[in-house]
Amino acid sequence: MAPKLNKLPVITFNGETLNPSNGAWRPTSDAVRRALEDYGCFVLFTNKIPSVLRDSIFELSKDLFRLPTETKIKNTSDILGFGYGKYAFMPLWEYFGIEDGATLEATRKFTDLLFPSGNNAFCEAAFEYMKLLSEIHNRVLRMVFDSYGVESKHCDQLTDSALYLSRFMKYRSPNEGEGAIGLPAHSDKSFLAILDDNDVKGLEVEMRNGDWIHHEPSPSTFVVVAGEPFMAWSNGRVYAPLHQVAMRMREKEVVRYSLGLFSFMRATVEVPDKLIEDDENCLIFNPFNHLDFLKYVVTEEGRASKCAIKSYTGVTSDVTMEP
Ligand SMILES: O=C(O)CCC(=O)C(=O)O
Ligand SMILES: [Fe+2]
Repeated sequence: MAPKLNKLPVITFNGETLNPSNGAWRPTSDAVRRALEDYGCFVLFTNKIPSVLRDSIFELSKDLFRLPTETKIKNTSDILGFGYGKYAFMPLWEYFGIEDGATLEATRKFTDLLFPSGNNAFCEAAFEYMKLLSEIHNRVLRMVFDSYGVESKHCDQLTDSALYLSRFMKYRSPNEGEGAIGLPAHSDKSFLAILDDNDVKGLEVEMRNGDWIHHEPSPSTFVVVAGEPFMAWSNGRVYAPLHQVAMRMREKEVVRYSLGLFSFMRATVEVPDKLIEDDENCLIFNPFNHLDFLKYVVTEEGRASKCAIKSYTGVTSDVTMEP
């Protein structure tokens, strides 16, 4: 395979770039929009998440994975990927999801379920961290809306309806004879995801030209990834990249922990008029209900589809998203 020389775009969020009335807002918004169109993701560098909080949530979340299996499986959900998961066909990967994980109530309910004798430190750190990620998430969307010239009230409508899933993930290194893939290649079914890891390599992203970028983690950076519903909202402009996690270092002691905040919209997702007003851009995705789309994804047809959102709500099935 060719060497991976390409790098993901890096965008800085700080007090200036995050302030819509600062001159830095507009160029940053355009950079975010372009990164999501060209790569479907970018590396976000920010000081908005205190490193002490980040270190402590990574440390505290290890407690989850040390719990006995009978406790872990208590975290159930009707939605695939939201509860607890460990599968024979993905033996390196394990995860816990918290539905509505950017709220204190849901984080406390999850904590009480898994740590009946209490784990306030986990609960508080998880809530605080995920809440900050949700604020970053909303800023990213606001930037994209702004950059496209779509009124911010439309952004608020969508983000006010967002259901955030927080997910705690662990990848062990492969044993003799096991493959390196921890999480197979997929495009996200969330609208947008913000990912973080314990600075252990593993996330790999496919570019539009088919080359794969191996993301180099570093402290204070996050990876922002667009999902298929975001692509549909943008009428195919935003790219929803295939990505995977591979544990290519075979040292036994290497464990990768990652944290993610994934958004799902309760409000109808529809292409804004602004994005279809010129004749060149006819509507290629019908309005849809994101949570119903998640149900479709696990049907036989949804599983078999190469691009679930296209077969779910594409205006024609022969729509191509290639550049
Ligand atoms: O663990 C990671 O860094 C990526 C996880 C991911 O892609 C997902 O959960 O959809
Ligand atoms: Fe993903």
